[in-house]
Formats: sequence, structure tokens, C-alpha cells
Amino acid sequence: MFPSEVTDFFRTQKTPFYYYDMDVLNTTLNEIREHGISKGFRVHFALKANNQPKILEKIKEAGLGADCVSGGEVQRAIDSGFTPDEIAFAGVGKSDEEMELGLKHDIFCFNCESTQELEVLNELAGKYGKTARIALRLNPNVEADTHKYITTGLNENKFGINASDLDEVLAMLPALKNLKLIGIHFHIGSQIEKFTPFEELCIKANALNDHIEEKGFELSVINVGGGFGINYGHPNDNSVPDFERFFGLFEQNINLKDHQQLHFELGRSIVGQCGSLISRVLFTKYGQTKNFAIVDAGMTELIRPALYQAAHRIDVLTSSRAEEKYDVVGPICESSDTFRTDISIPKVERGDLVAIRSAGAYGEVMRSAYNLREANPTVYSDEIG
Ligand SMILES: Cc1ncc(COP(=O)(O)O)c(C=O)c1O
Ligand SMILES: N[C@@H](CCCC[NH3+])C(=O)O
Repeated sequence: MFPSEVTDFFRTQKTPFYYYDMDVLNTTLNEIREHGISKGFRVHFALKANNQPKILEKIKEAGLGADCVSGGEVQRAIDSGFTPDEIAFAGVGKSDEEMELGLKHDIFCFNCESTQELEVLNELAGKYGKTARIALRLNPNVEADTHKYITTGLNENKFGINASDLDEVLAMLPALKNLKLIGIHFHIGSQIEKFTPFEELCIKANALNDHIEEKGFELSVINVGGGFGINYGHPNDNSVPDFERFFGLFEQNINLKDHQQLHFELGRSIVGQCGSLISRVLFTKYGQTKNFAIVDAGMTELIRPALYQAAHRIDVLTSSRAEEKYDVVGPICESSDTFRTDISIPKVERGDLVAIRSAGAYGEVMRSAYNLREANPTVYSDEIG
């Protein structure tokens, strides 16, 4: 839970709002430095998970790069102090304007996903007299064993180049004079909680690495993407994911050649646990079949439960009454606007504060203005007091 002065500060704020615990973020970044960066790995932070400038500045300071999926994110990374050589640009559908922005800044690498994209990027690079460094995003057909909507590495998914098309793509590369192939890229999905999909990825990545190098291309970057899952029901004191095991798995299982560096692009595991959505109970409704705690945050602030049936832990900050069972729901005019169903929490009353935990990744970034909802200012732990 939070120290009493933090909860007291929350009481003075207009809810709902996002709160970031910068100590948790620092601890997480230290773990990444200790177990990943210190081994010579390059870690890019996926801005899609969180693009708050203050969070990005901390991540940049810790020595991570930026993984972007839109022109807006490339611009945000630059505005937050990342240098172009620290920026990778991925995405299955980059517009011409977005590619031009990346070319203009001479970013580190474009992760490309189709033959058409390669042709267009080659043409645009030529127009601006540039050589674009590229990595091929390959679809390894690995089952990530996560929610269907965030599985990305199966042949049926829209992402990446299928192994069966790889030779055709390699054959066209020499003619694309304005592109320089520097690496291969994979990303099999998000919120992956088991380690076996990552082991399987390593086997596929090693084979593809060998195959491409045997064809005479030199790959300096082997990018295994992100996807490392977090514990959404964590008991507050044990929230930082096990990066030692995660990076150790790749260290052991990826066969890097002397001229190669291992790259990662992590989002959720870096920022997920430092963020909470703080909300006030508006009303309670006790009924024959259900009790409802109606809070002032909704799916507009955190869509993950509605979209992926995600179960974020909910802590009641201002009540230690005996427990009751509730559906914790928001004010939006949709029945899917439900954070949790049938959970036992201390009995709440109008005005009580709750924290919806593990909301730092894909929370604030996915907020919408549906129902003309307004956003309240974000609170950072180091600005309280
Ligand atoms: C290409 C790519 N890289 C990195 C990420 C970051 O993933 P995660 O937040 O699961 O680490 C994503 C999102 O899943 C992605 O699509
Ligand atoms: N938005 C998703 C993750 C998507 C990952 C992006 N490829 C989530 O909240 O879990």
C-alpha cells in the first residue's frame, strides 16, 4: 500500500488520475541495467506502453533506447532526449510521412515487415539521399500462450515476414540500394508469463540467423522483441519482474556470432508495476444477486479489463472495514466497463479511494475521451511532499 502522506495527498486530488511510483521505476531500471545492459545487451523501451515525458526521461537516463511504432512516438522520443541512434521504428503499417520523419532524423533502424514496405522505404530513402538501416521482422510461428488479441508471432497474425517468404525478400534486397540490412527482429506477443515460448523463439531465431548469414548477409542486430509478462495480482512488495531469469534465458539460448549484439524492446515489464489508477467510490449498490462499487474511473481510463478481460489488483486505500464482495465498475455506458467481478475487498463507502494496480503499461496511453471524459493531471511520487 502507499505511505499515509501519499494517500493524504490523493485525497486532495481530483480523481480519477494516474499515479507513478518513481522508486518502483528506478528499481526496475536498475534490475535491467544489472541483468541486461551490463551483459552488453541493448534494451529499447517500447513507447507504446507509456509515453509520459517524465517516465521517458528516466528511462533514457538509465541508458535504454526507444522503440517506436508511429511518427508521433518517434517525435516524442526525440523530444524526450533520445538521440536518433537510440531510436528504432517498428510497425506493420508505416505511412510515407512517418518513414520520412525517421529518414530525416537518420534513426538507428527501421524494422520492416513486408516487401511493399521495403520498396517504399527504399524509394523514399533515395529521394532524400539517405541509406536506411533496416531489420527484417520475421514471423517465427511461435505460440506465445497469451491473450489472442496480443499474440503476434503466429503465421496467421498480420505481423512480420513469414519464413516461407524470407528467401524471396533476401533475393530482392541487393537491388534496393538505399537500404542496408543490419539485423533481424522478432516479437511473438505481449504479457507472456511462461518461459517456454521464449525458448522456442530462440531456437527459431538461431536457425534464421544462420540461414541469412549463410546467404552472405552480415547481421549485427538480433532483436528478440519484448513481451515479458508481469504479475497483475502482485502483493505490492514483490512487483518487479524476474529480469535475471529473463535475460539469462536469452543469454543461454541465443547463439550470437562475434559481430552480433542482442537487442530487446520491452514495454510492459518496465513500466507496468510503477503505475496505478487512483479512483474514488461514487456510489455503492447492494442487491439480491450482486453488490456494485461504482467508481469514478472507467474503461476510458483503463481499457485493459474490457478489452482483454485483464484482472488488475484493486487496493482500497481508505477503508479497513470487514470485507464484502463487489463488482467494481465504472461510470461508462457499457456493461464491459467492469474492472473486477465478485472480488472481496474491505467494505467501501462513497468517497473511499481505491488504487487499480499494475496500470503503468497500456493504461494512460490507451485512454479515450469516450463519453466526453476529461483527463485529470498525472501525479508522480517524487512531486509529492
Ligand atoms: C513490435 C513490438 N515490440 C515491443 C512491444 C512491447 O511489448 P511488451 O510491452 O509486451 O514488452 C510490442 C507490444 O507488444 C510490439 O508490438
Ligand atoms: N495493449 C496491450 C498490449 C499490446 C501490445 C502491443 N503490441 C495490453 O494492454 O496488454
